[in-house]
Amino acid sequence: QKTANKEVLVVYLSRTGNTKVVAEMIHRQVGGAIVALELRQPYPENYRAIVEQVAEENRSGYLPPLKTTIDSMERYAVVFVGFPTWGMQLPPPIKSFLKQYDFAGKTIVPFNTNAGYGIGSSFQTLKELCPNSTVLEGFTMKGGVERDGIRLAIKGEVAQQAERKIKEWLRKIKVIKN
Ligand SMILES: Cc1cc2nc3c(=O)[nH]c(=O)nc-3n(C[C@H](O)[C@H](O)[C@H](O)COP(=O)(O)O)c2cc1C
Repeated sequence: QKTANKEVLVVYLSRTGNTKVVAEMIHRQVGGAIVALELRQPYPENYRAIVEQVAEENRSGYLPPLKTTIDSMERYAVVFVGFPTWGMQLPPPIKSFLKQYDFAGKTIVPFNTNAGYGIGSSFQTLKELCPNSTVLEGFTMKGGVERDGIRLAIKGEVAQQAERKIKEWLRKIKVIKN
């Protein structure tokens, strides 16, 4: 956890590293603290098994308990929240996170990677879970396609392009100046 911009927190969920790469790029630009969300009970390694489990959690509304805790959330004014699209929805652990803390009065900035099908309902659900926050325009890009064996896709040339797009977006939402 760095200290350059003490008011900013970058929180992310990542299984195959794509959202993690984006989180680290954002963090390099904005400073502050960066935290990976981990579950008390990790998801299965097997792709089909996790897809099935997440579908069931989405059906039942189950909120998986987090192992990660954020100490003194009060100190953060801006919270970047990153996640992959799972089943065209906001991943259950992100719902756990958003329900666990009070984000009233804070600025929330979503970011996402997906297999090419987009954000689904994830940004909308995030907004609904933070009714008393200012939610800024989010960032999304294509990441891996684990179904086809493509895990980390944001590397090399793709990563360089991602970094440019991220800077552009951060300038647009006025989080960075140049
Ligand atoms: C359980 C599960 C469900 C997924 N569902 C979708 C989906 O509905 N739409 C989509 O575009 N990608 C889907 N994906 C692919 C991920 O969103 C994509 O690979 C993303 O870049 C992974 O991010 P990560 O490397 O940070 O884990 C799914 C992946 C998993 C593991």
